[in-house]
Amino acid sequence: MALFSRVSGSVGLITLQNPPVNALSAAVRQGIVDSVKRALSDPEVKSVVICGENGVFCGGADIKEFGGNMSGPPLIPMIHAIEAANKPVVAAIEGSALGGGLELALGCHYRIAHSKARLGLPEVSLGLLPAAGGTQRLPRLIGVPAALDLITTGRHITAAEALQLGIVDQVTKQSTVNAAVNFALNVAEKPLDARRISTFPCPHSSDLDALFEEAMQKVQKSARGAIAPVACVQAVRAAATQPYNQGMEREKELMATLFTSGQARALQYCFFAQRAVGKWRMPNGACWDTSKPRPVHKVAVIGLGTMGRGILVALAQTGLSVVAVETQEMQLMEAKQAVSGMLERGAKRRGVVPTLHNITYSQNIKSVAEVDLVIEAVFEDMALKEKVFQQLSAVCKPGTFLCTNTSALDIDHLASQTGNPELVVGMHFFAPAHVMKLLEVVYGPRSSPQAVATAMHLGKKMGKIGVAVGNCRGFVGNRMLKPYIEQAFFLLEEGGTPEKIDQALEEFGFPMGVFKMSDLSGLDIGWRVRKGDGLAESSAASQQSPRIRDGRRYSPLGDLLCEQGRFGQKTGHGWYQYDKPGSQLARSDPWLHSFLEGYRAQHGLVARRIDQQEVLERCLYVLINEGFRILEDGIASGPEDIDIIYVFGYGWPRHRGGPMFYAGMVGLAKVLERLEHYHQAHPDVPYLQPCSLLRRLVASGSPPVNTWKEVIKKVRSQL
Ligand SMILES: CC(C)(COP(=O)(O)OP(=O)(O)OC[C@H]1O[C@@H](n2cnc3c(N)ncnc32)[C@H](O)[C@@H]1OP(=O)(O)O)[C@@H](O)C(=O)NCCC(=O)NCCSC(=O)C[C@@H](O)CCCCCCCCCCCCC(=O)O
Repeated sequence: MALFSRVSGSVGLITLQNPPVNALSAAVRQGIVDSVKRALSDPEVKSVVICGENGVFCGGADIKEFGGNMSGPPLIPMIHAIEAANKPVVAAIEGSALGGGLELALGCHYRIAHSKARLGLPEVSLGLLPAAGGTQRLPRLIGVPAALDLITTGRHITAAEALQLGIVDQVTKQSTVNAAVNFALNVAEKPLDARRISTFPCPHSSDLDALFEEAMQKVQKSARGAIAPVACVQAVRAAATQPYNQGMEREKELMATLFTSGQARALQYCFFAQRAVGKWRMPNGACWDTSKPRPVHKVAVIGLGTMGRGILVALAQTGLSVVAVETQEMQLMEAKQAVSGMLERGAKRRGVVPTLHNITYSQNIKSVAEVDLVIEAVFEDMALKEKVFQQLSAVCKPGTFLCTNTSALDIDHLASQTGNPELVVGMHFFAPAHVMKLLEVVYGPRSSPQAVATAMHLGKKMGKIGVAVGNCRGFVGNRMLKPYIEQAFFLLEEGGTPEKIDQALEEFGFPMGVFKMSDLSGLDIGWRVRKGDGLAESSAASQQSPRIRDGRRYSPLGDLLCEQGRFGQKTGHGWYQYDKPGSQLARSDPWLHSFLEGYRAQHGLVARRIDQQEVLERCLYVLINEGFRILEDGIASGPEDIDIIYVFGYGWPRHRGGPMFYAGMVGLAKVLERLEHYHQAHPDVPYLQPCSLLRRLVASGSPPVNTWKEVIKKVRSQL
């Protein structure tokens, strides 16, 4: 809805009312159309102000409407009517003016913004383009290079930057509506011809072709197969080279292609999934709206290796007071220097003062006695973590939450080392912890809902997207990664190369393939885990066939590389070779290829040609299959949790929506059929055996991903 009122005698005030972000739903559009008509026909009204209720101008088109039949007045003629009005219209921008919200403001003759407002055209992140004239008006207003930047990245800008670019006419720290009303009173009789952006010529730079060529190359490189950024460049090109009306036609045509694309559906699914994971629920029914977090003022980080340092930086940046504990003096000094550098560089980038004074460094674990929450980030070794948890339980004040940063270890076992297991949860950060957005908050059977709520709340404060998941080996992300990596190893045995397998995955949209990722994170990590599980035994010591463990197919390839000291980037050799230890540029390694040939010959394996489709089907469907098992086991409460974990923690291309959404796009019946096919060909690989939840979903007609939770509930109630 939109409310019309007359203020200060002659100003018509139109207030958008659609909480929480005043999205332009059909009712809001109808309200604006009616209010504008009323304002223009009322002789007492000399000028108009458009604002939003509750301190938010407008979050853009109502994304929820995109999934159904769109009704109500369309946006474009509505904005044209505002621009064509013969009375000045002023946008009063508070909170956000995003997407269609900014396009509405660009149709107004003047824009006044509050200093804390954020503006932007983020449609590209929803797989769309600004299709209510944004691609045609913005370049006319601020020039092609700046418009290309905003439209292809979708970034939100501050009011100060908007003023500098010329998007807004004035920034105020006072009441924006009052400022806009005063402004409207002053401009009431002024001519409007020079204020209609659609009539502006597009400012021309010297070499347009080179400019667009460069922009296209840039988006194609960073988009990794996403089509919206490319369409954004094409639409802005139309603004720069064609009259406004023809540009609008081009904008419409490009939007029509994007609007119905699978990528737009995937990206919009991600938008809502990202918000859905904040509404967590535990199997016992405890959930986000009934479990309140406890206030946390002081936090401790134990262990200042790579992960501990990243966590410490992320915590210090929230402004919280942090105690950092490292028992080794040398390591403590090094960490202190590294963390200060990270904080100083981060502050410089963000134009703020570094928060160094928030941190107290100590070698003594007793210095955490008064903190509200501890994040333990020592080396990934159960015996060591057990000891630390016993100490923490003894020294911390009653009620302190004890969190462990582990990527796979048993949370419940660690909880059992303490006097209050209900206060223990996992906080699984991803490296580098001050950069990566994902946080798995892992609850054990004894974790209290308040502990989960507090960890989720702290994660949010640290700028993380927290996903609450149950306790199992590898939690969600790493549990699904295991069969994915296993398939990649098997494909190498059967004739694949790291280059070809990585290429298939990178063309799918991952920033790096499985072998480059393994080189980056270090082959020794998996080796240590496999040794701990009794899988990676040296062939001489082993009683069993090197390619079978417990009757299942096993590939010792990773172990054999580690035995040669090839741990990846850090040693200069892994699945690829690097110029020197620590270098990042992966080069094909002839040694590895002849090693693979020798390995196949030794085990009587005949190399065959493996195509891209097989790589994708085997690596991705087996990962998806494990995702279904995780849902069946109740470790994740819905497919959105898994998808957000993969998009934000594992580089799954966002425009493919996450593994579970992707399975729905491919077709669950097809995923099932291909898994059955591969399981028949490899009966000794249990991960390829289709999960019963997948079978049930297919049997119940492959319902859409947003209804799976219901099916899962039914399956559970039948058990
Ligand atoms: C605004 C925010 C920055 C606020 O952040 P904050 O953290 O405060 O809050 P939340 O993010 O948690 O959000 C709270 C709540 O609100 C919901 N929500 C937010 N924004 C929207 C929205 N735009 N629509 C609907 N719902 C929204 C959110 O889901 C939360 O709900 P919950 O239930 O969880 O509480 C932040 O929210 C934000 O960034 N929002 C998104 C901003 C954005 O991306 N805007 C752009 C939207 S797209 C757009 O505007 C398109 C326009 O350019 C033009 C459209 C023209 C349409 C024409 C269609 C033509 C189709 C032609 C095709 C023809 C094909 C054929 O031939 O058939």
